[in-house]
Amino acid sequence: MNEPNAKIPGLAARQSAIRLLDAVCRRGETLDQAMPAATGKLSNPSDKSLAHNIAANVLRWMSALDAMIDSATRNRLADDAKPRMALRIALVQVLILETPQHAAISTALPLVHGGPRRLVHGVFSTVMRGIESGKLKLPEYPAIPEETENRWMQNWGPDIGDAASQAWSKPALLDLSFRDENVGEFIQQFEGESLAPKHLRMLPSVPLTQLPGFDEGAFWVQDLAASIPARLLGEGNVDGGAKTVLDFCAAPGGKTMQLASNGWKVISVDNNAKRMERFHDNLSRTKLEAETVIADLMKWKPSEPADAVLFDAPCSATGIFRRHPDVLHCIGSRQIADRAEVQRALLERVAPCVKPGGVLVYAVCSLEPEEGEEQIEGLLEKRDDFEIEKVTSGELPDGIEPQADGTVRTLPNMLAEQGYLDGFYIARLRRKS
Ligand SMILES: C[S@@+](CC[C@H](N)C(=O)[O-])C[C@H]1O[C@@H](n2cnc3c(N)ncnc32)[C@H](O)[C@@H]1O
Repeated sequence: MNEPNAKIPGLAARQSAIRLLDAVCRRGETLDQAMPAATGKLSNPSDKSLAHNIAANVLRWMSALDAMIDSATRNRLADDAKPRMALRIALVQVLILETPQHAAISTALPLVHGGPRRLVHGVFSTVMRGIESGKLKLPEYPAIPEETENRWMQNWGPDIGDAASQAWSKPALLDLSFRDENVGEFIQQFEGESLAPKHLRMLPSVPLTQLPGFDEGAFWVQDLAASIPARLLGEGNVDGGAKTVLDFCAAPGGKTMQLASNGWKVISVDNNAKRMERFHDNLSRTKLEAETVIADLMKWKPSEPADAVLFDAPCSATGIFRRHPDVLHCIGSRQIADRAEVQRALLERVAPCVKPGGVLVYAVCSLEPEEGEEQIEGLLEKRDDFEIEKVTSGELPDGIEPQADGTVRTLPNMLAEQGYLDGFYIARLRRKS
């Protein structure tokens, strides 16, 4: 049976957007987790990307949109009420995505039924009048949700809130990691900037797959901060032979590809079969080699300790909030404590996989010290056979300095002029011989 509204152009994408928001705000799922179920009925990829774009921008601009909605209602709508969701979706399209008003409201009204439809129409019109008269205005930058902003300011200082808001207001630039050293020809072609060896940062202009060199596997997408952990292991080739590295929590393979292209013999382990499919696609496109294992690191161990281990631990992912605005709506202190517990347990299993004299690089894309600094402090308290091997400035991309203890912490206020970077904590440890 046809749905009564099935013929309204663009409605299906908005229905998917409201499902995505429901999954994030009510069920605590990430946008990526929610995409298959929420957009499964959309056959057109551009509708899927519109649904994602609407939901991501609602999550980014939520507090400003809500302030406008609240200014136009006598009785405050519940945070997860459908009329509020429909209004957020309509308003973000007009204010951020430059959708014409009539298209935004005609596709928002069918998202609610009965009396609330009149309410949505009334609030939308009042807000639009407020904007036209200059009484209502979107702030210059989206606000970081209060709980997160307070936590970050406590941990990283008072300036971090504003810097994070500014970083959040613009789509992240595209960072590419290259298989080979000769990035020069691409810098000109892509009008990009290189901030480290084998790196290029550019404004995304065409779909990634249409960039020259993509089919040949010359590069892959990887935030500059995410490329630091593998950089700290250097070259894998010594005296004509390749050293072995265990890449733990490896899918979809960004760090494995760096390591393999730097001459390491890589054994990559991850427990997510779906992400490992993407990993295998990446390897075959870039023609790089690695041995892959689908296994849970709480159970699996290698036949012998390796020269190096790169452990990119599963984490809250609050450091990648620019491209994943959902994380700031689903991660709070309880989730951070849960992730920290998992990291502690995994680190205990990972450490013995480094051979004496070998190196362990620990990384998390998190802005929470419980998942970064405190994990390494905890490991060093438990194991006196490991010590920090200090990172030097020369090993890091331009504009990033190591911390006093020789570990690396990237923050949302770094590289502002060049377009910012993700929040990571990275430590390099050596196991004593
Ligand atoms: C931060 S992501 C890895 C990104 C990857 N290193 C890269 O550079 O492309 C964390 C990964 O940890 C994996 N993971 C989580 N728990 C795991 C476990 N117990 N055993 C193995 N892998 C696990 C997840 O499937 C996920 O792919």
